[in-house]
Amino acid sequence: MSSEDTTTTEPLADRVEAALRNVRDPDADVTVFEAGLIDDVRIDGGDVTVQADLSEFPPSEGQAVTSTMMRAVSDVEGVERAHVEQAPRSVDIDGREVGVERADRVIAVASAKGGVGKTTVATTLACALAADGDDVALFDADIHGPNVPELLSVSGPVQSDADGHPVPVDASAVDADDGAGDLEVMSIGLMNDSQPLAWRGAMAHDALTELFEETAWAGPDTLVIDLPPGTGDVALTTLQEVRVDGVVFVTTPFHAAVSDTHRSLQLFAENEVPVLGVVSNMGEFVCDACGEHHDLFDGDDPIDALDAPVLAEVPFTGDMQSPPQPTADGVPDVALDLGTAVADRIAEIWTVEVPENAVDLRGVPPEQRRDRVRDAFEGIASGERFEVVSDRNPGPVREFLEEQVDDELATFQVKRQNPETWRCRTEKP
Ligand SMILES: Nc1ncnc2c1ncn2[C@@H]1O[C@H](COP(=O)(O)OP(=O)(O)OP(=O)(O)O)[C@@H](O)[C@H]1O
Repeated sequence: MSSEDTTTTEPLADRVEAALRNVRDPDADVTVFEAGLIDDVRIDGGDVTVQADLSEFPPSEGQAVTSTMMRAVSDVEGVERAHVEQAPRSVDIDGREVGVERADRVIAVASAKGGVGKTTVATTLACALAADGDDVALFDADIHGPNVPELLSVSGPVQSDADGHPVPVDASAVDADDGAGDLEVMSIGLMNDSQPLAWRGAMAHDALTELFEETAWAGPDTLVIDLPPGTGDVALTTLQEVRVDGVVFVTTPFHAAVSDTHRSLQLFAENEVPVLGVVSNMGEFVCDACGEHHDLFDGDDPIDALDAPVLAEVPFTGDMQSPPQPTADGVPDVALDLGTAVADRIAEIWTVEVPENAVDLRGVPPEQRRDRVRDAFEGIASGERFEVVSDRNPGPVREFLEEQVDDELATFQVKRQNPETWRCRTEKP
């Protein structure tokens, strides 16, 4: 039996190779083999995977070569499924920094429901931020459906550094514009070629925690995490393990999706993750022929009712279905605008401007806080505004001030600007 298997496999391998020898490199008039583009051809029954290095081509040309190879291999008798993968690039594995906290800022991309375009948005956002000059790490935490490698056309195997830490795969553009940053990707999907993993509870928790702690990054400015849909184990584990600076929510402007989004937003806010805003995806379709915008959902836009800024309204467009690249022309303009909106929101939430005359209690030892507040309050006239910026909830300040004036404060507003900063404002009676 085994000799029969071998004879069946060998001719198929030969036939696949012969088919690929008919595909030519569009830049040099030689076959893809002679051009050195084919790294490996793997055959598993009727499944054929071609590993090719097309990274030197602009995206559209690389896509065209991929399609030609797919067609050539699919037409071979005996081939049931053909795949073309980007061959892994060699990455510098020395001098890396281990753990997600090495990133200067961490942005999670979440959705309440599956299929609303969360991974598409996370991937194009990562590319847009890199195109704008950030060194970006993209972490695919969607362990039940890790689609990021496929969307970026990158593949494993994941290498290890000298200490055995997994090293992400390089997805930087070879023809990056001046000033574009790098893009690295880590995903369970790079480690396991099999179909989506049916992991549950503890296993998902352990695998993800290990990857968060152990991955050796090249020192990214921004880490983008693609969460699985919903608020299950993986989302909660991520919030426990990672200091997330802000979450971007993706939803379609459909009533049911938006009301689920409302509940998920509350969960993030309760877990002290600042909500950067919402991406409204696939709400309209722009007709290629007439250029007109057509709404895909009837009635009022339910996203208006969410208490969160709308960061971008992304139409249903073929541009969002092409593999993005971390270059200015590698992502649609709407994604570049989203990158800017996200960066602006992070700055707004995390940059604390202390108003003139406000009392800044951040970092002040507890025993000195009351004196600071009392001195500043005594120093202002009746009717003047009094403000405090603090690294603790300044609720008790109200009682303290009311004791000072032996009167009730008509207004006392507290706002939590970010997980580390509260502001309160009142008027001296
Ligand atoms: N703005 C868009 N225009 C056109 N197609 C889109 C757009 N956004 C997403 N899509 C397509 O919708 C499908 C689902 O997108 P995606 O995989 O990003 O969703 P998801 O929310 O991450 O799903 P899940 O979490 O369930 O895997 C994909 O085929 C993607 O190409």
